[in-house]
Amino acid sequence: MGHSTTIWDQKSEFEVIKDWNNIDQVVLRSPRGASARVSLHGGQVISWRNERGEELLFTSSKAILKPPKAMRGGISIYFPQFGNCGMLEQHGFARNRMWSIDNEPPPTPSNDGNGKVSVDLLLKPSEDDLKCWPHCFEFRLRVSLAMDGNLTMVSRIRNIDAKPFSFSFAYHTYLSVSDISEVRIEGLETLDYLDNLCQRERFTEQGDAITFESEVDRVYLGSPNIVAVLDHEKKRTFVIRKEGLPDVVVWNPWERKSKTMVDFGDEEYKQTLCVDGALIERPVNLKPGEEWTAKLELSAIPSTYCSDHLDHTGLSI
Ligand SMILES: O=P(O)(O)OC[C@H]1O[C@H](O)[C@H](O)[C@@H](O)[C@@H]1O
Repeated sequence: MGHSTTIWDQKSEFEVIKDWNNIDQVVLRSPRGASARVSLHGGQVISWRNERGEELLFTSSKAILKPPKAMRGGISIYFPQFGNCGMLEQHGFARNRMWSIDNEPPPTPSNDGNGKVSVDLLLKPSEDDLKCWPHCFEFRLRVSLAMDGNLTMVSRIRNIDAKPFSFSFAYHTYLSVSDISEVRIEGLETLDYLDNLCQRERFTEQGDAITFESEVDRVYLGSPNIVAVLDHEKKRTFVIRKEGLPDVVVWNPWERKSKTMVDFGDEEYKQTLCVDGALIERPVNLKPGEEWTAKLELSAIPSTYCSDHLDHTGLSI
């Protein structure tokens, strides 16, 4: 995959390689063998592997790996707009822009340690961005891989403009699953949701864990900070912990929609489920000089372990 450069830093160590389009990708490796890969195109996490080398995120076999569009898979950033609720391109421009590596990130309170490896990326608006979204901001994204293989993403968005601005946000996360019909989500029962398949009409979830037998495209509102995605066949549970992200988008295109997407295989809806920590219903209003922070932590653990230890009510992050 082209030439590679190893960058050493006092607190983190990562490797930068070039992809097929000559775009830099950052590779993080935990001492026990887990790894993550982040593309500077979109600041998108494009791979997350556990200690055994198993890929935990889905990437479509038909993904288009060339800018300007975001690659179909991994974890992409929706900012400053969700969907087509605004004047900007679908899901905002952040996922389609080139980010840079921030080699001297400002110190942060929740700093690494405990064997974490991390990289800090930075996005600032280009002149063209300012024409369609006239707000000066600095978006810092820290992607970290912990000793135990957990993946954490922390976003810090600072208003460096003279006037306030509002935005929506999501970590659009394509989890890799064995078979969508074997999967269920716990933690969203009884919540209200906006149904993107019914003009964003508001409904209430009826109380059971969420399972899948047709297209789903919903924004669950005011969710707890921990949500679990259980994959029975793989006996694996993804635990999603989030801070500053009240909403959760759940999306599976199912059969008919899959066939309309050029960068998605007709049958691939069976192998993935998108569960996004998000902030959509009530956009953030950020005043000049203010900073907004949101954190997402993903872990993948054996289901047997999980059902013993998961406590939706008591667990805090
Ligand atoms: O195809 P994209 O622009 O990447 O969007 C993929 C999907 O993202 C979200 O989950 C939305 O709720 C869906 O309505 C949308 O289809």
